[in-house]
Amino acid sequence: MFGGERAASEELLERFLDAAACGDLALVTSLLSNAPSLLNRAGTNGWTALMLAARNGHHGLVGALLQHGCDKSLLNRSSQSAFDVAKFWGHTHICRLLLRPDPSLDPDQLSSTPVSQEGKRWIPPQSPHETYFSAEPLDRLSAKRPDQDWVRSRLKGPQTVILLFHRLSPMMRDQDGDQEGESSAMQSRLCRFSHKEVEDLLERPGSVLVFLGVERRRPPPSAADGEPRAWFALGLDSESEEELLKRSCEKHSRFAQNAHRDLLRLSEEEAGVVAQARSVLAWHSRYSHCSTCGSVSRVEEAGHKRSCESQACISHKGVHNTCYPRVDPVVIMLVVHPDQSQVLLGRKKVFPSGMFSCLAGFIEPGECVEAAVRREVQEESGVLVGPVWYVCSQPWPMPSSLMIGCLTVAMTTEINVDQEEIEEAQWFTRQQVVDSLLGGPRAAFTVPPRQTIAHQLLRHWTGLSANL
Ligand SMILES: NC(=O)c1ccc[n+]([C@@H]2O[C@H](COP(=O)([O-])OP(=O)(O)OC[C@H]3O[C@@H](n4cnc5c(N)ncnc54)[C@H](O)[C@@H]3O)[C@@H](O)[C@H]2O)c1
Ligand SMILES: [Mg+2]
Ligand SMILES: [Mg+2]
Ligand SMILES: [Mg+2]
Ligand SMILES: [Zn+2]
Repeated sequence: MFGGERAASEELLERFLDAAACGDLALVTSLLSNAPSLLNRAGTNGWTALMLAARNGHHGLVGALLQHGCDKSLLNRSSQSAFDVAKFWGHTHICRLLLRPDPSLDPDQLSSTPVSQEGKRWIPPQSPHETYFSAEPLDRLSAKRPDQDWVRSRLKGPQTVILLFHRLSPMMRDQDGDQEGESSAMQSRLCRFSHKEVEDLLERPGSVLVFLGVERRRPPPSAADGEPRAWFALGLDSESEEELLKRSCEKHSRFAQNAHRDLLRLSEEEAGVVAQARSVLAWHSRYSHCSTCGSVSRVEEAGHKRSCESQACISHKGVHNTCYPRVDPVVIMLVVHPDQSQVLLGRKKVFPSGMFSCLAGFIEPGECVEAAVRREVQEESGVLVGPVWYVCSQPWPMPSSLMIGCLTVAMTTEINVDQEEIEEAQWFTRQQVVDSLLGGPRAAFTVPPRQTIAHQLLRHWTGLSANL
């Protein structure tokens, strides 16, 4: 190519990338129709049109570029894909678009891990949701909860789903094998019952019924009452597991035995439903009596409130949060070394051998998120930290924590673990973290499962760079 032609080609590329960064769909389309080879070309630092559109939240343009067949697995010079960029900037709707399977892709290509220009390996994206347990497939319709007639009619709806919980464990069944389009992590499904199948259990003493919400998607035309499907959770503590399991006509039905293991095997949507149901049922099981005066309390608002039976109780006056399900805020933080190339991870005695995770701790009364991060890091590791940034959150229904995920930068580096809670803490390099996330023989330690926010914070940090 002659010098003049090269300059014209570079100028065209610059116009094309500018148009993508600005979300100018008309100009991008017209430039592509004249020069289709622009589609996957990269400018400074390896940024393609798709990455720029993803960076600036141009959903329509990302969709159009994908329809043109652009390569979404390309990486920039910092080993980030368009997905990594969209995720970093919080454009979840674009992440979902980028995660859709590409029907034109050669199936053989799916098994190979994309490699950047510098030969760095790319960690493929996994979850379209912010974090496991945070999916919201149901519309909670909280305003409908006090309307007992409406709740009763939804409970008896022909499509209604009732989930059975025995001592906070949902009845579930193991999948026989992966179904098409589902991830390998989705190994269990919740057992679903109709009103007729469990009607007698609703009357059992100590049973608690919680209205969870209605499905957001429109009911199928075949739906008998034309209403969206409602979901309920029924908590039973006194019945035997065997008696309840007999009601299931599905093979391999069982109650989750170990919440930390079994609840992580559900689909993202079912995990989101269980996060709500388990936390609310855990609250009922621990707050059967009024925590203000000790009298018996009764269930109201479709399982979302408990009111004291004693009319003289002060919980009936003013604002009383003891009447509502509780949520305990917890900070969880990835502490970055002042040189930015290492992170601090710790081990609790109860962790499986070789596993290290982010430090975490309950927020105390009168404490803001930043102060809790600084206090817990100092208590558990002796390290002092400065600035704190919020990254993402995760409901953690064991029994009702809300994990608030942060990044923070250390001001000191000497480690002095408390020995009570943390038995060992260590600085790990970026390469060690990347190798451990990828697993295999080069892993320096075991990372927590991908469903945990600790895992997501580590992934987030490996995707960070000044190039964003
Ligand atoms: N999803 C994840 O990735 C992830 C990772 C780490 C921790 N967690 C969860 O975060 C929670 C808190 O972490 P931690 O154990 O390190 O906290 P922590 O460091 O504050 O220590 C726990 C201790 O705090 C006290 N405490 C204070 N407030 C409490 C409350 N509201 N409920 C219970 N105990 C309270 C208790 O003495 C308890 O033993 C744990 O329950 C754990 O399940 C989740
Ligand atoms: Mg802790
Ligand atoms: Mg602590
Ligand atoms: Mg604490
Ligand atoms: Zn009371």
